[in-house]
Amino acid sequence: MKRSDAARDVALDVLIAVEEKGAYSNLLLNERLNRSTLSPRDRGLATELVYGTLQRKNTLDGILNQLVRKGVDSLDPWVRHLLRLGIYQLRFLDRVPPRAAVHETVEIAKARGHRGIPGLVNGVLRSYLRRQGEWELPDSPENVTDLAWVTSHPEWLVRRLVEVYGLKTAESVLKANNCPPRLSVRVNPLQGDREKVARLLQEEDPRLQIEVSPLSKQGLTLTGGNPASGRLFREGWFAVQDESSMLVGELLAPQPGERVLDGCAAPGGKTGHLAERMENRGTLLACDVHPHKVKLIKNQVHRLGLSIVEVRQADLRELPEIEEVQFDRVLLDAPCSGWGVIRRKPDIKWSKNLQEVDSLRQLQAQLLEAAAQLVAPGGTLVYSTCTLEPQENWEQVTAFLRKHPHFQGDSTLVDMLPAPVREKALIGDGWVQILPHHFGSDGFFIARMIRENNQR
Ligand SMILES: C[S@@+](CC[C@H](N)C(=O)[O-])C[C@H]1O[C@@H](n2cnc3c(N)ncnc32)[C@H](O)[C@@H]1O
Repeated sequence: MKRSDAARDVALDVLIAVEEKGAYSNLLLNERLNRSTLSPRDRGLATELVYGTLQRKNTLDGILNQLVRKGVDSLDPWVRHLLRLGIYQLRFLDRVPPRAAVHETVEIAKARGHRGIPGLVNGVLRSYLRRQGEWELPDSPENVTDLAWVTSHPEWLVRRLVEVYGLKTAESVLKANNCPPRLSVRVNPLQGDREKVARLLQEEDPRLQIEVSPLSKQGLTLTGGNPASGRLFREGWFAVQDESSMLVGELLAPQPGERVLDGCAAPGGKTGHLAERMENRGTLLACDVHPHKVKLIKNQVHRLGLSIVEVRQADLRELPEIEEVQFDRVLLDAPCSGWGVIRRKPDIKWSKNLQEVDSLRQLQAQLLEAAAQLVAPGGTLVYSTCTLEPQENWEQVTAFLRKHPHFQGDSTLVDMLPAPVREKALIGDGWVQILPHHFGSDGFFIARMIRENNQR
């Protein structure tokens, strides 16, 4: 096997591109894996190394700063990433024997660096093995700094989560962020019911363990394989979607024959769900502002065999000027800070900051304003985000409702939620906040609002 095809080399290339060039870990890793000749086992290792090293960066750098004389920032970027990768395997990966982890890491250093580098890498990793007892992590961190160190998150994010949710809940959220994401799929009911699709998936890959989702009637969770490259996927029997994200479509509850708008639709995960719930009858306009993303929505609806979707490149804020007829239901799945999906995209926690929330909040308010104008009297507006930040979530919705008295938060939302969500999630007047540790799914905020029937 070529060196550049080995699992650790793929992982190192992705880590360098994420940190040094701002690449998205999930997109780049997929692309590299698709081009590689790695076995399924090595693909799994490369994936675990990328996500694990990104997730644990704080902890790894804390250790490396005590092992590298001038500190980790003094190193060439690729050497820094290689050492993080090495320490990650030694500290967090039971399935890689320490000798193999050191040997493989030094081999990469030999292949890529001048003579001093393999010696440095070897020395640092061996000295970690001798001193590893020095970095025991406290079981129950009592303050923000310890919590940031133990769970490897930036302190600003830990401080904010503790402020909003309290120390214990924040700890659960942060620990859940370090767990590998679970794969879940949404069954396409136009093709077959959940039992039938589960059976077909099992036939296609007997290694899969399949369970029904507690969050959605259309959801299945899968372990032990990835069917997204198989025949059933290509033929549109299901879509890959997180379980709490499926709740968004369930709470909008579009009906066959209605006129529905998905205002921020790309890549189209929820668009497909809405059209399926409408039994492919009625009209569904799916917009996104970015031209390159519009194609993703088209691909999705085409693969799922959905014909009622009009896909359009448009800025939602300009749509009220253009659309003459209002919609029965409008979904605004807004751009957000993404703190609920750190499990899937660990680079979020290192590349974003709290200032960004302010500009997102303003954009979301403008999008809500436009979405509201497009809702017909008596119609339904659902606002959702995949973040945990109140300014983007319930505070955003509260401010909107205060400004728009002809909209009401829908308190019947609670009756629409599955029992496990009612028991565990945070529920307000017409909204629900799911945290990542509640179900091991993405963190999601969903608010449902109704426009009064007889007014302007
Ligand atoms: C959270 S994502 C939507 C995810 C999508 N609903 C799904 O389930 O696959 C937010 C989307 O909003 C789009 N967006 C941002 N600003 C917009 C605007 N002014 N008008 C329309 N779409 C916008 C982004 O391009 C992004 O694709």
